[in-house]
Amino acid sequence: MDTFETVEVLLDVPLHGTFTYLAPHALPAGTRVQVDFRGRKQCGVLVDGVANPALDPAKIKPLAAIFDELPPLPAALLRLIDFVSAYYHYPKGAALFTALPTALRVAQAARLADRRAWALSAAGLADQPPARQRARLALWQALQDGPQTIHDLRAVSAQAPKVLGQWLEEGKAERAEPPSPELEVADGPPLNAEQQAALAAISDSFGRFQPWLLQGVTGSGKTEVYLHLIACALAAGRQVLVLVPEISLTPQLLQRFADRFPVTPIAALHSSLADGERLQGWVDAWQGRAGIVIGTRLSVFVPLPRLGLIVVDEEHDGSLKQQDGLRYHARDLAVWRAHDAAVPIVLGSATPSLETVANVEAGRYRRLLLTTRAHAAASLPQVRLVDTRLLRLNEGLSEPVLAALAKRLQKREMSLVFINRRGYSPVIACPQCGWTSGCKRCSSKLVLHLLQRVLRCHHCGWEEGVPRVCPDCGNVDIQPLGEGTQRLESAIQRLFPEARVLRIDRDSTRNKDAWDEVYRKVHAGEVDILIGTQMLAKGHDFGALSLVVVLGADGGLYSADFRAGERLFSLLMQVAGRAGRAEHRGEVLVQTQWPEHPLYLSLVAQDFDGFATRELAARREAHFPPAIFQALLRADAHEAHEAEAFLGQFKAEAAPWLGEVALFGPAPATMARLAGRERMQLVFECADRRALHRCLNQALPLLERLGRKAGRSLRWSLDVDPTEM
Ligand SMILES: Nc1ncnc2c1ncn2[C@@H]1O[C@H](COP(=O)(O)OP(=O)(O)OP(=O)(O)O)[C@@H](O)[C@H]1O
Ligand SMILES: [Zn+2]
Repeated sequence: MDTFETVEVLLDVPLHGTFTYLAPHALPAGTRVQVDFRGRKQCGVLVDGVANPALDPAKIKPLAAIFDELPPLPAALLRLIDFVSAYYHYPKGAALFTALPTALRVAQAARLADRRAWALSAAGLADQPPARQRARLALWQALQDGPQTIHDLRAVSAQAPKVLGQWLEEGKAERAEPPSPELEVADGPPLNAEQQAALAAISDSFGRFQPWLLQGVTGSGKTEVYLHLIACALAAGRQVLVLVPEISLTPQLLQRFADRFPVTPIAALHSSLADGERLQGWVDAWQGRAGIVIGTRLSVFVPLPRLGLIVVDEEHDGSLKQQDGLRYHARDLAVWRAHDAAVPIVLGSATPSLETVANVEAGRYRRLLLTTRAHAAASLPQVRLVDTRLLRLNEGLSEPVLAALAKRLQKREMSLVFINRRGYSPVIACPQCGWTSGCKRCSSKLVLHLLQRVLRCHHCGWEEGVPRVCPDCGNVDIQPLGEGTQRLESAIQRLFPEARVLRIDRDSTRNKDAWDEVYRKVHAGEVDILIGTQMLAKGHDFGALSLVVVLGADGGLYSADFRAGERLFSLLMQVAGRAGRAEHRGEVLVQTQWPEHPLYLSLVAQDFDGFATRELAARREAHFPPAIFQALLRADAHEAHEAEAFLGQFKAEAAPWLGEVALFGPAPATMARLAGRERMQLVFECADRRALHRCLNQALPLLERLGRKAGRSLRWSLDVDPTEM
């Protein structure tokens, strides 16, 4: 009889620790298995660990299945998960299963295309087909040069699949790893002096851990620097991980990579992939076949055995932080991975996060600057503030703005009117009694969508009809407040009847091909005025754009969120950066009631460093990150008092061992009601990151105990380094 051994298994459950099962023989860590857990079949992953000695050996169940269609998950991934679980104080099993593609999370063998190539066996080599069997002979000859893919063999003869199947059965053919294609790098523009200096410095750090900040103004050619670095890494036989924000993972960007590296397999991982496609890309990267992985935040977990370089583009972008479940920051994990793999990492941005700026100041990261636009003819746009306090507005647009738009129309140049809102108008309001269209389930406002004639909550999705009269006072004259993109579109069309206007926001680009159509129209010169939301701000190169008008930016100046200013500045620099990327000098007009605000003055000067220095000083003064470290304990329940009691109890019991950690709250979350649940929070703050984490470690068992004791409707979560409060 076989001797059974116990193994430790991670499961996708919100519980800390591993679970013990019996295996028929020794199995390596990383093996995927199926187990019975609480009466259900679940997928598990073996890890190193020791069984709880108190466990009754008679009660340990055997593994239900062992999946061996793939090798065990690599040690580097399990190390990363150990770190993630410890840093975010999140159960290790749940963390691992967040990192895996869906197809590997289920208790099933993974189905993968066989990407192996074909080769002749010794018997096959010795058995040359006769000349009259033309197809067979041609295939036999093609295989003399080593393994060939079925794709290439089909080009030799359409009968390739049939013939090779036969040969395989007869022992004349065998499967083999495909030959990796020779690296081919298409020409790009010659780098300018600053780009060359950046390339030289970073490529000098290949083979060791070094974080770099590549701070380059919009259009300065950061991507060109990445492409050159990637070519160096690929030439050295290494793989490259490129993380980008969701919004910039466009077909255009992917095409740029594919054009530059025409034969290198590229795994592009974005959220709209089918499970099978994501699995295939993930496995191609893991097996070393894909030279480049380019993807959104979740790609930070993709195993890369020959990792040589990591690039995080738009490193300041909010979408790199996951806001539910495992609340990780992909940029921070990427830095950890670079350290673990001893490779350089490049964080690129025109407006780096203040966290990264602080790391540069502390000497942990090194900074490289690109100060001019790469195109010889392009220069940075000229930014002007339009003081609307003194002006009469026509449909929300001031005279200087209307004149600038008219001038571009006359010169047949394209303009962009940027407004940071969605829908026809943010809210409807009653000027008589002050009623506004609030959401019944959230503390947010309902937004009017004129086309569908509904009010919709952008936070929880609640929808209702548009009232004809004010629900509070019966006034029939209720009005839309502020400017939405749809309303602006009809206003501009009315003011400039001859202009060809195109509106871009989440509503107009919901379907997949919509972006392609936008690009086609813009590049075919079929658009005079683009109207758009923040979707337009980033990453897109609209060559002929010479005027950008910014409306409604003031909302971000004074906010309860201490990061609002940083976000607004970065957004405005990005939008401004859309102007004048080619031969036309760009002009940017910002309508504001606060023209003396220092944020706007830095914007006019296109001076990120000035802004960052001032903002960092203010953060230090006010004891906000990155000067200190935060964690957020959130609790929500049907009734506010349940959440408050939970947090209050925690605070009382934690008081004796808090040490230097300060606790603030309980307080209602900014969004105090979301989807019918009341939300409260408690903020942990400490100048010493280690002390904060020691405290969180101690807090965890207490939270779990209080959580079990609390009513069923209570849910809680921890957010380490929160970016949204
Ligand atoms: N050295 C160069 N000479 C000429 N053109 C260049 C050079 N480097 C980059 N470009 C071109 O300038 C434009 C902007 O370059 P790129 O997209 O690399 O800049 P970026 O800094 O990544 O831009 P973004 O502001 O969108 O982040 C592209 O059209 C690119 O082909
Ligand atoms: Zn709502």
